[in-house]
Amino acid sequence: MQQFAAETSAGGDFLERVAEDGGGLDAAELFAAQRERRLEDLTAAFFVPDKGLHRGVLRRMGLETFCTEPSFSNLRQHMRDLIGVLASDVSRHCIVQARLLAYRTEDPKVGVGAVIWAEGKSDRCDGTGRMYLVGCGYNAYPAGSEYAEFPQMDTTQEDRQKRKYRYILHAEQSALIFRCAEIKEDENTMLFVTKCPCDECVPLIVAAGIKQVYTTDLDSGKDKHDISYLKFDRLQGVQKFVWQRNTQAGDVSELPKHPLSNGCVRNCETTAEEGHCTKKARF
Ligand SMILES: Nc1ccn([C@H]2C[C@H](O)[C@@H](COP(=O)(O)OP(=O)(O)OP(=O)(O)O)O2)c(=O)n1
Repeated sequence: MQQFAAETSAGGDFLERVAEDGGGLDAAELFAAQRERRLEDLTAAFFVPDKGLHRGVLRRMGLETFCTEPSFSNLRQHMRDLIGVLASDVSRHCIVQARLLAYRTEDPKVGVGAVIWAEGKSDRCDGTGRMYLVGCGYNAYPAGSEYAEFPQMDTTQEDRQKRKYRYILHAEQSALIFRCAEIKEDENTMLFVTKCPCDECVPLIVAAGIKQVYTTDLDSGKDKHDISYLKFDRLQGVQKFVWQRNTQAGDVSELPKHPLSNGCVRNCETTAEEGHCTKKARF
């Protein structure tokens, strides 16, 4: 995520204009200097440098479970990553939004967030320049469903009939179905999603007229039977920006086995029973 936030921001044409206006400054150097400055400011504002102090803050917030390892180190790394994303520019809000939306998931195992933005023809007065929000969503059961009304098991658990896959509305589907603005043929409409789009979502994304997709390679190329991720790699006609997690040194391979939907990790196995009882109340 950090990588594609940085790359997209570095490639933004406003930087080139600033560089030109500055009498032919180097856009890459300009970007690096700005990013470094922002990183310092944001780190000073949001990162607790002292670990003991950080643990104390978590305890006061009633979050003792985050104080033990590996949760504590993971939490600090997530915070550093998020600050890194925030320090980049153009796409940072969109990516952070998608990431935050993922925390609202109703899937007990994996949270996915999606947000759609479009680039209009003229500036708007809400501070977002030409960009305007088209829709957003996260993976969840149909709106209005009651606690435990639908199964929540994943592919690692038995009894195919009782698995979650056929009932959950995907983050991208939710963002597209409940969008608050139409997608226009002649505008650049961008989808930001925290997990590789699955084979059911890819045709919907194309049909809706999305022009750019920003995502990760998480599960890309996998066929898990209940859900598969084969089509996105082959997708043509849509610009793809993919954060390649697997090529990042010290990334996924070092994480403990079970990432939770809230961004933390769990080391123990989830039982089928647990999988059925974690539906959150809807507000
Ligand atoms: N682009 C995507 C991809 C997936 N999902 C949602 C639908 C399901 O709620 C969940 C499925 O994720 P996985 O494919 O990672 O399945 P599991 O993690 O549950 O299964 P496994 O144990 O096989 O990894 O993610 C989504 O909203 N948008």
